[in-house]
Amino acid sequence: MSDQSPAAPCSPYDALLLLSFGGPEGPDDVVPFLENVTRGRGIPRERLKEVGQHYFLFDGVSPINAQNRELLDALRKDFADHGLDLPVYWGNRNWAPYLPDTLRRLTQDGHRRVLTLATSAYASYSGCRQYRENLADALAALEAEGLTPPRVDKLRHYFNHPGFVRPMVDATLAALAELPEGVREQAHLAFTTHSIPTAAADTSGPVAGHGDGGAYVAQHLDVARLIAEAVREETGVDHPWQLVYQSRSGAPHIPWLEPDICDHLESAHGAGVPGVVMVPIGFVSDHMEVKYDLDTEATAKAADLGLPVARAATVGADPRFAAAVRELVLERAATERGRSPERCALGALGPGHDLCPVGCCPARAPRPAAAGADSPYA
Ligand SMILES: CC1=C(CCC(=O)O)c2cc3nc(cc4[nH]c(cc5[nH]c(cc1n2)c(C)c5CCC(=O)O)c(CCC(=O)O)c4C)C(CCC(=O)O)=C3C
Ligand SMILES: [Fe+2]
Repeated sequence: MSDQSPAAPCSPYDALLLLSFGGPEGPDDVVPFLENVTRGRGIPRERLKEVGQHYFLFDGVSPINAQNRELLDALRKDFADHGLDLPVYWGNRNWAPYLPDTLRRLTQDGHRRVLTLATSAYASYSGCRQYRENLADALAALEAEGLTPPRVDKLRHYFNHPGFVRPMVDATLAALAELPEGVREQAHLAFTTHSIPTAAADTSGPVAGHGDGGAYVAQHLDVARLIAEAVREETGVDHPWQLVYQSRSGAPHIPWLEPDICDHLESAHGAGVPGVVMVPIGFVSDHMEVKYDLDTEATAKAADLGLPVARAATVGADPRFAAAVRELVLERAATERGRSPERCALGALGPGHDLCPVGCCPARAPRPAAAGADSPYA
């Protein structure tokens, strides 16, 4: 039997699960959503009140769910256009459709091997292991209900896949074009991502071979360099760039990755930089961290300074990203069938692991996590 039979190029997988953060869809959802996000995580009350205000500014609606629905449509269209018969389900960590409900439905629909696409492209506890913990919790809940849960795997980190990087190059070029003509050539690029505690960054991913900041910072630096180089090839201009951070929370005495984008804008302005393009490489869609922290807060800061800024779009539902997901699904499926498919990746780090190694992106208090070498469900 050949496993290249066109009938099942994604075998052994029989479903794809889009796993995301979730967000509120109206004013009454905001507080319960924030309670879900911060359960047992020691976020200061003041910070929660502040974050709640960010959502109320937008009538309590986070853009993230609509963006995930668009991504689902793009994935289903891409799969259909390429004859890939793989149903796509969607579940969230913090809001409906909740992951445990989606996994129950998957199980009841008869699926036995599920591959997960998380809406986070990089290593870190929040972006990877926490999703794996959510999967383990949901699988345990199904077992407690007397169901036999499917085996669940997770796609490798896709930060350096061309289908993720190329759309961000185009978005950076488009944002540069929005800056006034006299400013554009000398503009700096500020690549932004979510700040996390430095202790979490230092232990992110397989730490070996990375400097301070672990895999989390190394992966972002690789993407930033790739985009800056592609922009230079396109425009002939070598825009100075820096990786900066946003959306810090947590107690002030605990060190998080710095500098913050707002502080960076201030020092860039002080140093005579005439304009800045903010490129949120840390995020897959233009959700609230982008709409509030960059488009509202950082943009207001820049206006105060008199510093022209533009913000590049995230990948969102770009068809090239959907195609990249299909390629990653087929790659992983082939690997599971014992093949050695090509593993596409740009940059210096190369393609990441399929199975998170033991202890990867550790939590403060160890908990079961699915889809890793230390998974009780592997
Ligand atoms: C690395 C990372 C990503 C990127 C990877 C990924 O996408 O997964 C991300 C995404 C997101 N973070 C989001 C929202 C929030 N994150 C919070 C809190 C935190 N995030 C953290 C890290 C990350 N977060 C951390 C270390 C904390 C503090 C401790 C904790 O609680 O783990 C809080 C609590 C209040 C606050 O502290 O701000 C909220 C409301 C939304 C939804 C946006 C929307 O609604 O459109 C999204 C996509
Ligand atoms: Fe977050």
